[in-house]
Amino acid sequence: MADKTSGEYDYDLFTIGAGSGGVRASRVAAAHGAKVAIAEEYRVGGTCVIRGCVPKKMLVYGAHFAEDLEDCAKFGWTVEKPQFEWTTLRDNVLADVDRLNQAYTETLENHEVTIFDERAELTGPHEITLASGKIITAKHILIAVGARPHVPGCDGHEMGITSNEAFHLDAIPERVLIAGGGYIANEFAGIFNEFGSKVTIINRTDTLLRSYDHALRDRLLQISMIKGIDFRFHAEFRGIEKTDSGCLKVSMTNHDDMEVDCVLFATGRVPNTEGLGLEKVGVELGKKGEIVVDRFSKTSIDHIHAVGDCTDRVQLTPVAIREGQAFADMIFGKGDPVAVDHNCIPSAVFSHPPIAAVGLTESQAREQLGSIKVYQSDFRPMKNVLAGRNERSLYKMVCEGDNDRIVGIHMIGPEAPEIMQAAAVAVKAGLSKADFDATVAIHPTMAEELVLLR
Ligand SMILES: Cc1cc2nc3c(=O)[nH]c(=O)nc-3n(C[C@H](O)[C@H](O)[C@H](O)COP(=O)(O)OP(=O)(O)OC[C@H]3O[C@@H](n4cnc5c(N)ncnc54)[C@H](O)[C@@H]3O)c2cc1C
Ligand SMILES: NC(=O)c1ccc[n+]([C@@H]2O[C@H](COP(=O)([O-])OP(=O)(O)OC[C@H]3O[C@@H](n4cnc5c(N)ncnc54)[C@H](O)[C@@H]3O)[C@@H](O)[C@H]2O)c1
Repeated sequence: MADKTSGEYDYDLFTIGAGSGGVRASRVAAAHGAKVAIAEEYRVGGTCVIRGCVPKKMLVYGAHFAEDLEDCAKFGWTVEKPQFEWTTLRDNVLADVDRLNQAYTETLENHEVTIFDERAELTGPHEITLASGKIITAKHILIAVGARPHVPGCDGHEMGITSNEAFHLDAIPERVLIAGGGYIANEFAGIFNEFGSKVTIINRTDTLLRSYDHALRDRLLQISMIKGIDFRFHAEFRGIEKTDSGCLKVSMTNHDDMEVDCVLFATGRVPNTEGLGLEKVGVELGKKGEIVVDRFSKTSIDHIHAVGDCTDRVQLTPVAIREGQAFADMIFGKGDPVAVDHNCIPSAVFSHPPIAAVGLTESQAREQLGSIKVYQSDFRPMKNVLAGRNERSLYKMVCEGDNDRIVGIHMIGPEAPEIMQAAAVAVKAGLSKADFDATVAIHPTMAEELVLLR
């Protein structure tokens, strides 16, 4: 379908939300010849670019210098009194976010996508009303509104911050309490800890990063504790109070109260679907407010689709982008509809050190396949040996028992996400342990452990 709308509607496609999924879908639909408009209530680029993956990764890089500066002496370098200035890093990161925001805006403009810098809501099956009161009609509507941090409703919760605010802090807090045991909690724990904060993670269960293999989770916990991060498990938030000295006193179940300077909630993200008019036009929502879609991202209404975090399938940028691309190709391009394959999606946690994984964990494989074989390498990277850093990496390969087909790879150690991206291709392609064994190692690397597993 390449015809611009005939006049029955203002646009062929109206996208609500200019984040990872919405921008890709809108740009591709426009490239296919559709007349497209997009509304964004905050900043074009969405979570990933403005206050997620990208600025977070820059902080991770900035944080890691703390260890490199510690280790460099063993490599012959003398650095007199290294000083860290948070505001320099913060402002440089935010300046790069501005650059990317501009680049994303230009990409849309270059594809003649009309941008409305305001909130949009559905007011009819084909009708969108903007915050300014302007009414727009569209043949197809794409909901790509993402998710927002979930904050537990305890007393004083408004005194805490979320990842949204973490990028804008005036200063690095001396003592930080992070609630949650998932991606954001572990990534920001690493960041703050490397910048010198005293970090405590409190989690309502005793499991961190529950979707990852237990061996990696245990290793991250052990290394994090050695680095000085404290953990309190089975701790549910009761409340936050401000003390006379201006600190935050946090109370929780099963543990003593704690005084800190900052509380960061990293307790999951909820779909941004309230007040969007979805129920009024008959779009079905799930229990968490997520938009229910089929495998082609179609909602319960034929001409309304939804992609990305607001569907609560897999909350990752590359997934939102794929879903946006598949939608645009299906509705406005040529050829058969393509459903995004949500199996075997590689992922990473940018903790210190990072974790990366693809496929089934050992326990999932055992449960689903019965007979499995597990190969493991537990080693100290060469750089850590010379630096005198007692931090070991762990690589694990999980294979189907009878044919050695690899069903999962799990890694914790320096550069694990970089190595995993290539290894994930092999797992997705259904290769076996024998294929890895047949591949000659690149020596000396950490990645060579993957082809030398016993
Ligand atoms: C701190 C943090 C770190 C992350 N790190 C990673 C990572 O390393 N790797 C990774 O793959 N993923 C990461 N993620 C997840 C990733 O950011 C999301 O999965 C991804 O951005 C989802 O894209 P999306 O298009 O669904 O939504 P978003 O990118 O959130 O875009 C939705 C947009 O819609 C706008 N919007 C909402 N409602 C309306 C409305 N009514 N009208 C107009 N506009 C509206 C919002 O302002 C937002 O800009 C991270 C997330 C966070 C919070
Ligand atoms: N590296 C990455 O790819 C990356 C980084 C950050 C975020 N993300 C995405 O963003 C999503 C959100 O990140 P997140 O860390 O907030 O979520 P998460 O789902 O990873 O972890 C949420 C944590 O909060 C806890 N929790 C939930 N509700 C709670 C409550 N009421 N009280 C106390 N604890 C509670 C959970 O037990 C869990 O430990 C992730 O699921 C991920 O998809 C990805």
